[in-house]
Amino acid sequence: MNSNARTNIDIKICGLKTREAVQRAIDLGASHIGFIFFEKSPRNIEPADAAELAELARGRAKIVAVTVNADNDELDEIVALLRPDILQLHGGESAERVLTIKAVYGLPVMKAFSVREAADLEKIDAYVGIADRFLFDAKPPVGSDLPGGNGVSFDWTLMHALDGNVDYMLSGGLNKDNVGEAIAVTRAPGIDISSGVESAPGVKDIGRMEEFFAAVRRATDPAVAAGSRM
Ligand SMILES: O=C(O)c1ccccc1NCC(=O)[C@H](O)[C@H](O)COP(=O)(O)O
Repeated sequence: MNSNARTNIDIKICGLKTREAVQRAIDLGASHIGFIFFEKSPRNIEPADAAELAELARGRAKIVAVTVNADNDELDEIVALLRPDILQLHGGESAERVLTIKAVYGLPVMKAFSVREAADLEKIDAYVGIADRFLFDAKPPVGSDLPGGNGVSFDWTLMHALDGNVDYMLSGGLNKDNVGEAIAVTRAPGIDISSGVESAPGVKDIGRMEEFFAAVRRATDPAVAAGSRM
C-alpha cells in the first residue's frame, strides 16, 4: 500500500508559498491546496507566483483561491492567472454576492464562516443551495488582523447540530495532536490546516506536514491505527 495514498477525508493545506511545500503536500496526499490573497497575511502570495506553484498540483489536488471580500477586479486577476478549481470566500460576502461570483466565474465556492457559538452555524441558512461547500473556522482572537490562519479552535461539539447533508471542511487551530479528536468528534468530511504545519507565521514546515498527515491517517484508517503493514 502506498503510505501516502489519499485518505477517505479531504485534507486542505492552506497558505502555501514554496515549491517544496506544494510538492510535499501533494505527495503526502493533500486533496486541496490553498493560496491566500490577503495583503495583511504572512501567507499572502501574488497571483502570478501562486499560478506557477499551482502547476505542480493541477489535476492532482484541487487548487483553492482564498480571498476576503475581494472585488471583481481582484477576482478577475486571480481567476485569470491561477485558474483555480474552487474559490474560498473568507470574508463577509453575502449570499447574493456568492451567487454573483458563481455566475461570473463558473467556479464552485467554499464559503467560510467563523464559529464560536451555536447561533453562528445558523448563519449558513441563507447560503445553503448557493455555496457548494462550507468551511467552519474559529472566530479570530481580539486584535487579530486576519479572518483566518489564527491557529485557534472552536468547540467542535457545536458541529453536532449541523444538518448531516451540509458538506464542509473543519478548520481552525488543527494540528497533529488534536486532529484525531477533531475528526472523532465531528466526523467532518474534510479538514483544513495552515498554522499547525508551520514553524513561523507563513513558513510551512515539511516535518510538521508529515506528522499531520500521519495523525490523520491514524484517525481515519483502522489499519494504520492497528499498525498493519498491509
Ligand atoms: O491563513 C491566512 O493567513 C488567512 C488570511 C485571510 C483569510 C483566510 C486565511 N486563511 C484561511 C484558511 O483556510 C486557513 O487554513 C484557516 O483559517 C485555518 O487556519 P489555522 O487555524 O492556522 O489552521
